[in-house]
Amino acid sequence: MIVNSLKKFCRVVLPLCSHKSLSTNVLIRQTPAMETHFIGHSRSSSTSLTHRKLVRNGEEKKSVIWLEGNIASGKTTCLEYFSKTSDIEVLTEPVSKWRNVKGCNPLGLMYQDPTRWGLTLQTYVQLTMLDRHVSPMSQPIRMLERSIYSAKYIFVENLFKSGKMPEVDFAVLSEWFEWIIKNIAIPVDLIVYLQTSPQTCYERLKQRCREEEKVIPLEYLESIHNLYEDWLIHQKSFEVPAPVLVIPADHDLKKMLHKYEENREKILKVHCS
Ligand SMILES: Nc1ncnc2c1ncn2[C@@H]1O[C@H](COP(=O)(O)OP(=O)(O)O)[C@@H](O)[C@H]1O
Ligand SMILES: O=c1ccn([C@H]2C[C@H](O)[C@@H](COP(=O)(O)O)O2)c(=O)[nH]1
Repeated sequence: MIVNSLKKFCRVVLPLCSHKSLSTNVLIRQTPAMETHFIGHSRSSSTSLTHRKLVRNGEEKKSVIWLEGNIASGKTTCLEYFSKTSDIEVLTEPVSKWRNVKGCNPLGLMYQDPTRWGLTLQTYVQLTMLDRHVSPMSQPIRMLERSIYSAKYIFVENLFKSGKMPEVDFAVLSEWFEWIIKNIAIPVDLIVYLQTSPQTCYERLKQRCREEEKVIPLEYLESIHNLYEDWLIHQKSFEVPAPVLVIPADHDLKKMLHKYEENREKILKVHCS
């Protein structure tokens, strides 16, 4: 019955979108260490729904950029900076929902007991991120904090690989995820990866002091970091659905704002290409 409802949903949503695949090959441009660089888009995926431009009613072309990075790497701060630009809409992660769904706090529960609550949190993350991905765009360019892909390839994977998610929970989440990406258009034109050291994130996490995250050890951030590096830098774990722009992000705030400005054209060029 759920599958039927989703199929019905797709019949409604999908006609709003058309997909355009890019015929790009893997391209890694070598640059000096710590410089911003592009990593080309690998089309190793089995799905034909990768790298697409959202075209509504055949009219205006819209572009979608995902901002990816470790916990407390500075994604929200970066989005805040770009939110001041006209023509860009910024969608942050729905963390407030993850902390409060009908009075319950799945994020907090997951950190307290990942084996019991990992599936609950990640099911809700998957739903709320999907809602973000298919929501109508109000501007020509959308910058989205993380994605349904990183929820699965980074966070679910981490829970499972670290032995904190039972095999059956992982199997159910994986089937849901595979069904979604096969049947629902998830637009993306560019992935911007804020590349930080786990140590930097650890310090920023402590400084931010989110109640639920007080239990996070450095090792957790190291695992998330390694999964991100394997996915977006080495491109050896999972499908990468768009080219990746890597921005080293260990610098202080002033230098980071400068770097965002330096990269503005590269990021926004995606809309003209
Ligand atoms: N370049 C930076 N240098 C130092 N602190 C930063 C920098 N960027 C962000 N912060 C701080 O680090 C914390 C986490 O940043 P945030 O943007 O919320 O990260 P994320 O959204 O990736 O979790 C916040 O307290 C923020 O003010
Ligand atoms: O799929 C997910 C996505 C995020 N989380 C956790 C990680 C953090 O504690 C918060 C929000 O992340 P930020 O990097 O601070 O935006 O949500 C998760 O557990 N699973």
